[in-house]
Amino acid sequence: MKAKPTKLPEVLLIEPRVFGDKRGFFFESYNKIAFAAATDIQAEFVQDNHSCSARHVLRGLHYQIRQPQGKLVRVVAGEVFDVAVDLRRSSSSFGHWVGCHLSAENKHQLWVPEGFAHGFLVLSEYAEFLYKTTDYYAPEYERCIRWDDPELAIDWPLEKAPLVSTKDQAGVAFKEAELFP
Ligand SMILES: Cc1cn([C@H]2C[C@H](O)[C@@H](COP(=O)(O)OP(=O)(O)O[C@H]3O[C@H](C)C(=O)[C@H](O)[C@H]3O)O2)c(=O)[nH]c1=O
Repeated sequence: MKAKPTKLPEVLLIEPRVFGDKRGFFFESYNKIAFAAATDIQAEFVQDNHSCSARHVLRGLHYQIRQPQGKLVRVVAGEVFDVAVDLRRSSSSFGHWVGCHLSAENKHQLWVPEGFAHGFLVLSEYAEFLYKTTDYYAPEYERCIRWDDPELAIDWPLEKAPLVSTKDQAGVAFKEAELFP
């Protein structure tokens, strides 16, 4: 596997080594030793998540203000535009975002460290989204920043108004959000 920094250097794009043959393909979607060697990150994942969303669904921007979760995310069906936002006030990339196309086709994964908000927009008929997290779900600590916050100005590849949950519609503005040191 190869890991390379995105425009936010701590957010890593991971390209697994894929073995193809006349039957199809095989790849290790996660290997603790290989992940640490390629990323220099000692992550202990405790939870695997799986969501399925239809075209135009946008989930996010989510984070946990306590028990922050590092996330290793990938798509196993369809395609999404996946976004990470730096919420750490002390960071030189504070308030900056990065977006990557993750798809069943490219098999790319994104490492979203603790201290970042995360969200994605579905670009295909539907998308199956799998991810590992470095801490457990803690709804009491979950926070949401509006996907269309004018200060963040995320350039979502929208074809129409996205389908957003009631919870996400109630997301706060970036300037009102609880952030990290
Ligand atoms: C995240 C989560 C949710 N749930 C339950 C809570 C709700 O009853 C139901 C749907 O939850 P929610 O609408 O928050 O799901 P998403 O909008 O996909 O949330 C996720 O979307 C963005 C993209 C993220 O990065 C986060 O991992 C996560 O916030 O699953 C659980 O039981 N465990 C969990 O870890």
